[in-house]
Amino acid sequence: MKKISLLGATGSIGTQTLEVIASHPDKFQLEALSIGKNIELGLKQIIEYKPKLVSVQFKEDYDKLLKEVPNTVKLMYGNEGIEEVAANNDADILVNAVLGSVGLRPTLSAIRAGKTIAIANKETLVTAGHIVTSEAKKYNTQLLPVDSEHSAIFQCLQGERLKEVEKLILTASGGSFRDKDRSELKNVTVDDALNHPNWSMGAKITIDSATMMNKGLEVIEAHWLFDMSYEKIDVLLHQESIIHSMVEFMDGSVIAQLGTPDMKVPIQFALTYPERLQLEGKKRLNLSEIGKLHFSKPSFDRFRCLDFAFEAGRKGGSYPTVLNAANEQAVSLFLEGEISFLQIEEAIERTLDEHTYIASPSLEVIQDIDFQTRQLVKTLMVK
Ligand SMILES: NC(=O)C1=CN([C@@H]2O[C@H](COP(=O)(O)OP(=O)(O)OC[C@H]3O[C@@H](n4cnc5c(N)ncnc54)[C@H](OP(=O)(O)O)[C@@H]3O)[C@@H](O)[C@H]2O)C=CC1
Ligand SMILES: CC(=O)[C@@H](O)[C@H](O)COP(=O)(O)O
Ligand SMILES: [Mn+2]
Repeated sequence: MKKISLLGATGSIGTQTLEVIASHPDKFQLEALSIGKNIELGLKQIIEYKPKLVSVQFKEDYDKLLKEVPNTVKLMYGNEGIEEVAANNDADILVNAVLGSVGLRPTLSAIRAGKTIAIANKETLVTAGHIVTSEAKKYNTQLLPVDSEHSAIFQCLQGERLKEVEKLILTASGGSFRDKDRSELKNVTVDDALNHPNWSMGAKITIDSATMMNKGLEVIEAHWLFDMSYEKIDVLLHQESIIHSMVEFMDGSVIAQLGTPDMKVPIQFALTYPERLQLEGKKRLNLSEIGKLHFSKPSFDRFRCLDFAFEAGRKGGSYPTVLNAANEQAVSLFLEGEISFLQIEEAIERTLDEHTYIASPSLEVIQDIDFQTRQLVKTLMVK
């Protein structure tokens, strides 16, 4: 029986993780979960999955829930609560499906507690990849990718040698506006941007897909997860999201991982690795029905966020922290209707331009940069 703790249980990855857990009651047991503000769904999950430990984001919600949760549940809130769910319980594996750089501290706590981490929370790897990976090495903790592209690469690399890899090829759908040129992006709405062609996901990552910042974050995520230089990471537009990513080896051989777009596949693989289990649900891939797959090279002029991310990754140091925080803040302003779609990239570019490089930022410096960057984006972009 694998014991699991889950951060971000009420989100898109969180709810799918719970479905995977429920589909194999003989294999998985939920020990602890964290939720944000959605206490209505959180309460249903507590009743159905019976975790021993639960954390909510806010004290007011903790007060409300205290009266409702069974007395077998230890309830906590805030930073202390989420870190407890990540690290201080009997779970063998933490699924980190929380949104944003708020996932950094709990990830580090879990690493130091020796938990295996199934990581969906890419912002944590972008903002502090050097700290997360060096701590994982130090504590001999495994980071298992959940992000579909990184799970694909991880699957392609099974039994292979990293030194024989020539390129990681991350596929990108192009997002909600893949068929529009820049002039058509000026007046697009939040609803337009939230309409991803292939994946049903949380709001923030769906907007990131539309700006291609998602792929930019994934490039940095791949750099850290697979210890690969940026020169060896390519992005390929592939509108169907059937090939989830590929690895090219030094002899020219290319191994790809394919499947219908279904996040339960990488979630379950991270939970069962190195084994596989039956997965019911979405229709299986049928290439003869699909007939054709499409590929093209993304333009950095069209998808400027992809360019910003490669540049921030190559410069390294504090730049990825700024990139991530500026993006989180700008996307949040876009979703609130405060700025337009194209102003997301404007905010990121202006913030990166104003930043003074710090070579190897500590956790405290990263948290300070994260905070200052968000403030700067608000000052620059909201009149
Ligand atoms: N969705 C997908 O298919 C994929 C997602 N990912 C990555 O997985 C992560 C989660 O994405 P997704 O599931 O789409 O996001 P969602 O927005 O759907 O869910 C986010 C979860 O995090 C919780 N949360 C948000 N902010 C806070 C906070 N400040 N403190 C505590 N909890 C918080 C939310 O709680 P609540 O809702 O209760 O407020 C929710 O449980 C992201 O890093 C994303 O990039 C990667 C690949 C695919
Ligand atoms: C499901 C998943 O992993 C997302 O990150 C998805 O890849 C988004 O797709 P695009 O960023 O390619 O549009
Ligand atoms: Mn992805």
